[in-house]
Amino acid sequence: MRSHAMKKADQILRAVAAKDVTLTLIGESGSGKEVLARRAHELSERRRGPFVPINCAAIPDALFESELFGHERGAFTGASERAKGKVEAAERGTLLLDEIGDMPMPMQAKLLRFLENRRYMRVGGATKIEADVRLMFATLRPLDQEVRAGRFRADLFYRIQGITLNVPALRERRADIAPLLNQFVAQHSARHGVRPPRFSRQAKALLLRYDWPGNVRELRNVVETLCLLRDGRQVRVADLPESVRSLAVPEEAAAGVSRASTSPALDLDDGLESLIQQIVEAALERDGGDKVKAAARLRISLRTVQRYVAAGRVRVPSGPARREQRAAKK
Ligand SMILES: Nc1ncnc2c1ncn2[C@@H]1O[C@H](COP(=O)(O)OP(=O)(O)OP(=O)(O)O)[C@@H](O)[C@H]1O
Repeated sequence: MRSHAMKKADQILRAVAAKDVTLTLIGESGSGKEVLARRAHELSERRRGPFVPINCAAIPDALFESELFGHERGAFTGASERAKGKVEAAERGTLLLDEIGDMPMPMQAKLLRFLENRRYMRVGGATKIEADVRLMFATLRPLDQEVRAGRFRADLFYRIQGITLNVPALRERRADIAPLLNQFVAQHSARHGVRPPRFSRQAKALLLRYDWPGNVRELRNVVETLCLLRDGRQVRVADLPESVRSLAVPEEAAAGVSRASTSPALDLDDGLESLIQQIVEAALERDGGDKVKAAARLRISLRTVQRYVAAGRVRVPSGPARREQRAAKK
């Protein structure tokens, strides 16, 4: 990561990863807490064991204990087989309790008991099982705040207090947006077998300026959609999600830029070359991919259209190529 904030977070992570201290990661949703927890696991001796994340906000209260500690056959209606819990699944590895602030109070008491002697019983079981597992926690809000609000047990809070790592929101470390954008473009294009899109200057500027309330997850999803929709073509402002575009309007207005007379599909800032590409592409789309017709419509030579297509600067919708072949022979 390029930002100072993430470099600092990484330094702390490297210093503590190998020690068996409890790590708590605080940060907004999608900011990368799980990614960092996994990294800490990979940097520790426990990397040979499993890394098991569990989202406390997604488990119904009644199933929590069984999810964490497992259950014996017949422990409750529907428990037809013995089942392992996440603690057991993470044996010799790391268990990440994500959104720990949402763990129901009665479960917090059971977790505290487990942390005190590292032993647990499966639901419906009679024997204590010893666990060898490193625990990490992730939370959206600082846990001392949750304690003050009466949603989190103070004794559990003091028990799990180890090293706390604040994971900054993406808008607080804008230097990371561009490298993440490039990384996701490469990843998603390869994964979906499409050509990586190029970004118009103005579209890129908006992506760098946007606040990303959904953080890295939102950026990743937006880039994936753009890769699929543009398939090697240029990403213009008009292609960006409404949220990204609308956020930019007040700033542009403040800067004295009037968009009123500008078609949203045109990025004037990108200069003539970009406009020509957009026009050639629009003509090809209108003419069903027929380069001869598109050239005639634009009153430019067929060779010019072909040059743009061959260089991958515009995309041709699948369509007839025969007329073009005939024209080329003349
Ligand atoms: N540094 C990074 N490099 C690449 N991808 C990242 C990075 N940080 C986060 N991501 C991606 O962003 C998405 C969200 O990350 P992650 O699940 O770690 O966030 P989180 O803070 O744990 O979110 P939540 O609180 O909602 O569980 C994931 O798809 C992850 O792969």
